Amino acid sequence: MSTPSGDPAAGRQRLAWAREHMPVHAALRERYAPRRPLEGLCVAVCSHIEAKTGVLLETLAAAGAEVVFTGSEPGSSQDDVVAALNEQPGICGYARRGVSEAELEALHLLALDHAPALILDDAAELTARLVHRRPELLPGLRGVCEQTTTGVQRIQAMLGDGALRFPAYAVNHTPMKHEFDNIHGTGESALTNLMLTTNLLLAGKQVVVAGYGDCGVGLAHKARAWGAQVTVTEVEPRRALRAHMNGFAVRPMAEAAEIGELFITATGSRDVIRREHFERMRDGAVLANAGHFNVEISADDLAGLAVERRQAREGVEAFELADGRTLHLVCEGRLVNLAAPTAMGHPAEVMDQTFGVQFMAALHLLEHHEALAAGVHAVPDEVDRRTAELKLETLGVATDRLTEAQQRFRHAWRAEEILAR
Ligand SMILES: NC(=O)c1ccc[n+]([C@@H]2O[C@H](COP(=O)([O-])OP(=O)(O)OC[C@H]3O[C@@H](n4cnc5c(N)ncnc54)[C@H](O)[C@@H]3O)[C@@H](O)[C@H]2O)c1
Repeated sequence: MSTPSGDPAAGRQRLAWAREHMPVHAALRERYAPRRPLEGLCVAVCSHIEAKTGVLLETLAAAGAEVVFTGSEPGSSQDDVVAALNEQPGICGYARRGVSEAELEALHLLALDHAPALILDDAAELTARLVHRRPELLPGLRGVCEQTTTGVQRIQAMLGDGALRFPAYAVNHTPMKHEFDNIHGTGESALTNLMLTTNLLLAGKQVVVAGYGDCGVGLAHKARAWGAQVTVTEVEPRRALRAHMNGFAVRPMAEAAEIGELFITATGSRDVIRREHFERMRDGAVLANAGHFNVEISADDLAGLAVERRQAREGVEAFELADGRTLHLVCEGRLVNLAAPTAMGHPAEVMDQTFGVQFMAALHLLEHHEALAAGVHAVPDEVDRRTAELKLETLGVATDRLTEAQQRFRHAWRAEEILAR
């Protein structure tokens, strides 16, 4: 199962393009290849194994790590890239596009056979697998860096359950990650892949975005920028208020269901669109998901309502209902920006900084793991800030610096100190 079936030449080409557009990683390789701070350590990366992830693996290998990779989701890895990565010294891994959940678990267990000292994870897939299925490896695990909202929640759930024995950095929560990757990366890539997969027009469409967190913000604002009329659904009052004051219609899904032509879920929850909503939808409605798991749109409920199912086009399944309406589910409700037939995931530039801060957090965690208690920790701000400085440098963007007087002013509180010249 681990044998790659992809074309390594095509994978090498994709890697080269990503590398060209990931200058933070070029700078990191230049800085850390001579020092090799990860020498002798096995680092496992569980993510969507495509070209940008490949560049992170190359940077880790250049810094001396023995890198093992595996996919974090059944439909999101690219076989060509997997094949090209498996040719590289210091990197090996187990991932394939379109595996079943059982096969995904088997691939994860193969990666865990390498007994990683550090896991860089997506949705805590490999971490949960290690804790649950291979607890004998826990003593060798120095820590985990988690890059998604769902994964941080899952690790926090492990902590609540008393199952967490190592420190984990919530890389998702760094500004360098969630303020760019979730908003711009998901916003742009989910919409582009959805429109390519359906070959429909966004301008003028009634679009419903479920969840106004970081991903939902990106999706809602970018859909509006393309001319869509956007309704937001929420369960959290402040997020709902934020959407309202940003000019979106906010409605419960039961009402939005009657209006929407295109639905995109980004909640990290389950059954956000379910039977009672499908029953009210317009004929021809299109349903897609940008959240991590394919449970946000209840495919079971949809299947239960359908009298007939057929492939409408590649990546789109049509469900014909008894009353004659047809609803369309994109990519089985999997992450539309990663599982769609044309999907390439997030743009390279944004992953340059997501994986840049993952890499910097990993170095920091390894250096400080003995001092960190088992638990979920914020990545120190200076790590995030240094990554931002590096990104700005590669963009050729300069900023101002605080003068000495401005620095004193920030720490002053007495009136005479504040007013002193
Ligand atoms: N597609 C991608 O490439 C990509 C990238 C980053 C994150 N993600 C995933 O997207 C999901 C959302 O991430 P985020 O960073 O926006 O999370 P977030 O926690 O910032 O936002 C989620 C929002 O959904 C709302 N919500 C929860 N249940 C809801 C429901 N039933 N109906 C309506 N709203 C509901 C929450 O109140 C919250 O405001 C997660 O699963 C995350 O892992 C995907």
